[in-house]
Amino acid sequence: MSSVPLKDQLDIVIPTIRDLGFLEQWRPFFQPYHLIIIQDGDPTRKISVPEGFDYELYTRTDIERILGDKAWAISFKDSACRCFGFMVSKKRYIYTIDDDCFVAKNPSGDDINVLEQHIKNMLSPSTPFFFNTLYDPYREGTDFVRGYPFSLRDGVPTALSHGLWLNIPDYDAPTQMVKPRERNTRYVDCVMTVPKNTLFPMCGMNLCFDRDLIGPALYFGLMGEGQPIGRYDDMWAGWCTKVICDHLGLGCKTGLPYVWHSKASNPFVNLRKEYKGIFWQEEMIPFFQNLTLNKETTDVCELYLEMAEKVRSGLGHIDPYFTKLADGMIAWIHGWRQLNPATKA
Ligand SMILES: O=c1ccn([C@@H]2O[C@H](COP(=O)(O)OP(=O)(O)O[C@H]3O[C@@H](CO)[C@H](O)[C@H]3O)[C@@H](O)[C@H]2O)c(=O)[nH]1
Ligand SMILES: [Mn+2]
Repeated sequence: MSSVPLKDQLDIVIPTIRDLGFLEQWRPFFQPYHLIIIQDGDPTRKISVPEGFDYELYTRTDIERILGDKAWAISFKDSACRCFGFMVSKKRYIYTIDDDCFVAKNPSGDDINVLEQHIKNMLSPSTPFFFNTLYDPYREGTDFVRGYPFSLRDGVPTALSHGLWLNIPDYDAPTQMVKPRERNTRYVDCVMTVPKNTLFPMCGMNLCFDRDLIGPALYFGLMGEGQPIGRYDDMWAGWCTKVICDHLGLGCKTGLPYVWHSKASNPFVNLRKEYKGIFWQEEMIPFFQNLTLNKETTDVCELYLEMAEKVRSGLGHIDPYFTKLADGMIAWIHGWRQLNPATKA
């Protein structure tokens, strides 16, 4: 991390359809940071933001004004709209959180500073090429275990840090329906690198990433109004991101920190959003597992555009949605480059 103070290197992106009173609980940890609020739904609605926070707020009207003919690629009436915040930020790091996620406590009863842990995760290397059975080898009080190749102990740069949730777990609708009262009470004191060539179900509720390393891959797809699926926004972004991270030799970590997820969304509404995705993902996953990208390419935007064409040819047979999604991926990159000209270079 450069000599620039951390608070000036990280933006917090919040998608919302609610007043942001939840920030009161986060004030000790979030107040020093700049917030990017993506107000979804009715742009004329006034949402309240507690005093004392430094923020910029974008409504659908703003997204359309800024992106023009590319605005359609940003979802409407779905938490996927958050990725517009990733695009407009000028900072190196992004932390994104849902407005029904609160400060969790660790087993000692201390409040968890999610930003402190995510930045620790981001600033220490990842180990995607060889699994360390004592988990994060760079953590105080642990190390690489016997048999771990010394040639791999430098690790690789970390592109993404995926946090977890106590209380309401991020279950899909079918699981939620059969286990309506299940709560996650298990605090696992661990951070792991997701091994190379292994996909994982990335949840957008408590997520940090390095915009410079992987930002253009964090498109949350076409969800919400007018789209045949929902609640696969973060999953899509996670699969694309992991394939590109594997291609570039970058790491994705999961585990600490925890947030307290307070609200279970309606499983019946969720099922309606998810059900096509539940079938389609049985083809999407093998597609990503077998996806290879041009070995000569190292630019994330270029890799993402190549991926878009492979989505069109490799998934278009499932449903016309994937052809539209491929176009959305391209529009996203054009929007990214419009707002981040340095990336084009
Ligand atoms: O139309 C909408 C609905 C919601 N939001 C904002 O998005 C987040 C998440 O909303 P919520 O907590 O109500 O829904 P969850 O089911 O818990 O969301 C999680 O599941 C996945 C859905 O894709 C996703 O990974 C998680 O977000 C809140 O901040 C809402 O205010 C919205 O912007 N637009
Ligand atoms: Mn929620």
